[in-house]
Amino acid sequence: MATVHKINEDLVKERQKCTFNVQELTYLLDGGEEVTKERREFENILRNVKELQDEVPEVYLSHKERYENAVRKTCILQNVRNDFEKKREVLSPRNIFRAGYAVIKDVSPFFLHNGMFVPTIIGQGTPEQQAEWLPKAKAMAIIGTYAQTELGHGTFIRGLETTATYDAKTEEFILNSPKVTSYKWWPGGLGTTVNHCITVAQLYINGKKYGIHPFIVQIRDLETHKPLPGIKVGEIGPKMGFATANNGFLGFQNFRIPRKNMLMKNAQVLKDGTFVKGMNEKLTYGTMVMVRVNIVSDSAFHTAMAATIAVRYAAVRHQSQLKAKEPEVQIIDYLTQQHKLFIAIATSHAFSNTYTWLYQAYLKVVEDLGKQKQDHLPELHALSCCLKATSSRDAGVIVEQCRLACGGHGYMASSNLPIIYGYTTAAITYEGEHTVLLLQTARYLMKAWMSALEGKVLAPSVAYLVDWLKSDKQRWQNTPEVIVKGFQHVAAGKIKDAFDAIQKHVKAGKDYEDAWNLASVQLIKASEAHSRAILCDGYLRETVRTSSSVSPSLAKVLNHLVQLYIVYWTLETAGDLLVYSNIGKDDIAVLKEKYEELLALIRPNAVGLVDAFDISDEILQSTLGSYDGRVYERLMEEAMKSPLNKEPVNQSFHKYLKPFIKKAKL
Ligand SMILES: CCCCCCCCCC/C=C\CCC/C=C/C(=O)SCCNC(=O)CCNC(=O)[C@H](O)C(C)(C)COP(=O)(O)OP(=O)(O)OC[C@H]1O[C@@H](n2cnc3c(N)ncnc32)[C@H](O)[C@@H]1OP(=O)(O)O
Ligand SMILES: Cc1cc2nc3c(=O)[nH]c(=O)nc-3n(C[C@H](O)[C@H](O)[C@H](O)COP(=O)(O)OP(=O)(O)OC[C@H]3O[C@@H](n4cnc5c(N)ncnc54)[C@H](O)[C@@H]3O)c2cc1C
Repeated sequence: MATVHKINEDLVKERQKCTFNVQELTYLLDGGEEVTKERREFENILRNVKELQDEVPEVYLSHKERYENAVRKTCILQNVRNDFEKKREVLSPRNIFRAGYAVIKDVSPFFLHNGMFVPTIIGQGTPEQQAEWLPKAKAMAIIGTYAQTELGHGTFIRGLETTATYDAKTEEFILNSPKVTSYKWWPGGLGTTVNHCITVAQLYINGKKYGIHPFIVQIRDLETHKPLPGIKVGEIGPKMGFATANNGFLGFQNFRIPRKNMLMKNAQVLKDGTFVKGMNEKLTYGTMVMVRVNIVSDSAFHTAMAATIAVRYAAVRHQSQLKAKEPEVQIIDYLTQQHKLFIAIATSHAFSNTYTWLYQAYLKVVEDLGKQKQDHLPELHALSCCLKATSSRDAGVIVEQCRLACGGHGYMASSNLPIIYGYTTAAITYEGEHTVLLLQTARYLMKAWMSALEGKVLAPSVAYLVDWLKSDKQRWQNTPEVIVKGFQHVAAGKIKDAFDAIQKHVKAGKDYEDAWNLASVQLIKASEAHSRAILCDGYLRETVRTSSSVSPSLAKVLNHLVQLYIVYWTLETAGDLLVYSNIGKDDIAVLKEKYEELLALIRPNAVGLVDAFDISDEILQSTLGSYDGRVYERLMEEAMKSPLNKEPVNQSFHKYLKPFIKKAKL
């Protein structure tokens, strides 16, 4: 039986101070009591699967062993999941996503299968293609990934070089990778795990190019797992993080696939080679939109993980004295520490709330597309781009801030903060590089500004541009609602400035494209300001909405958090607000005090707030962040697992050190 340890006394006291019902907040964050119960039940089952316990911490395994262990455990996880789903409802995607962290210490080599392969078949396949591929894919009789990026191109996907040339005689496509830069590079699981992939390739029919399209390609034999003739595939090697994601490369040499393997929900190639255009060629990019929306939720979770570790550690850790002769204080009582950590909690809430409405907007667009309506697609694309960019970037900063807030111990692998940082920071690049996505949103904002000038009605997320043009700037008040308006004024002002900068360059004789490039620093700043306005506005609206349905004590804490988020960003961007809104120096001075008051109000609830994220010790995998707060004992226990501590004298002493020392003595 597992030993039950006493909970650290500081944490006990912190939990007694909490002014709200932690369970109530957990249910709210999960989306309902039933979801929490399902999640806990599944996590509990996993906790008791002996084969999932690592004998040796993964960090001591070789690259190859680590990968093999990840495959072994993912297969067990999938079997446990299948058994669970046979008896009950299908697990919610967020619950399976979270549970995965308890099993795979880093990123699963199967991650892209459910994350992009299956969704692309659903989003891009015809009903017949779905009937053929989905049952096999869902049962994992075939395992796939999403192979789009190449060595030479990741961002500019119209420039992809893999070719799919239609041969009407045999009704096949012939896949080729003409140059080294045409090799697929990066897809998760491609290295040595998957047997299928969605390959995005340039379509050629009778020598004419028809742009990029998705194809389902079997790349390995289902029995032997050997690459099929004409396929060159392998793993790309170690990276900054993503140690077990098994990212791979893939090249084709005259590799033939049947015509039916082109996913044809949008565009089609008929038997005779006739190309039938889809409603909108950008629908081929649909899976990326879905993943970008999901990244907002992933960012919320990664931020919550880091906040949980750093807040619990800050409650347990005592260092230095505030006053002479008094005991050393809990580091959480330093205001600077609260400044580093409470924004982490609020940021996770901001992203969760944003994801809630963004996901609904995504579902609405999918529903509309089913009815051949695409009016809201450009707005969704613009929102998903800037919110993916901002949430992943903020999450990266916050995770690193939490690591730094843990001092030296935050640098230990056993704190788990380095691994969390590894996969959080990757999201800034994958699924559309940060700057590139901000520029996509800027493109939409420039059009929106033009429409606003022409007096047109704008989509809801940019409607503030019309208000800004119509009205005088509102008299400043330090209320959340007026501050949000202030963020909209900053966004509107920066959008106008970027627009004017482009016009100025065009008037000076530049091409529009060159003018765009010359104004692009201003464009990304406009896009960032728009993101911040959207995040603050959405977070405030969602909090007001939920506050009426929760207990008054919880509503009060949620209100403190949203205010903290808004005031924090007001102070961070005070310079912009001074330029573009009616805020005055005195208002900023008042808000500085307000910020300190909010830190004090949140202080007694800090541990309760991170407990409410309800992230189990198995998922956190952190010596610093466990529920019981046995920080020092765990650090020592983990250190003792080092293979270097398994023998009193390491052989290198006899081989190298002893002769070296002897020589030095002579
Ligand atoms: C179990 C353990 C768990 C542990 C887990 C831990 C980690 C968890 C997370 C892991 C998750 C996932 C793993 C990683 C997976 C990564 C996968 C990838 O990265 S896949 C590859 C992604 N690639 C990209 O995102 C490429 C980015 N580039 C593009 O999207 C485009 O090239 C783009 C948009 C930059 C430019 O495209 P293009 O040149 O064609 O367009 P234009 O700029 O000319 O614009 C034309 C026009 O089209 C509109 N447009 C563009 N895109 C879209 C779209 N998607 N939808 C709708 N409309 C779009 C654009 O706005 C323009 O409109 P216009 O009206 O003309 O202005
Ligand atoms: C961990 C990880 C997992 C991944 N998994 C997958 C996967 O499963 N499947 C897959 O297909 N791909 C995957 N990718 C690839 C990923 O999608 C690309 O790396 C990403 O889209 C960025 O493209 P790039 O590498 O070509 O960057 P580049 O575009 O070369 O970026 C380099 C620099 O150029 C700048 N730049 C480029 N274009 C412009 C522009 N138009 N304007 C201004 N600046 C510009 C960028 O801002 C950046 O600073 C993964 C990547 C990572 C890191």
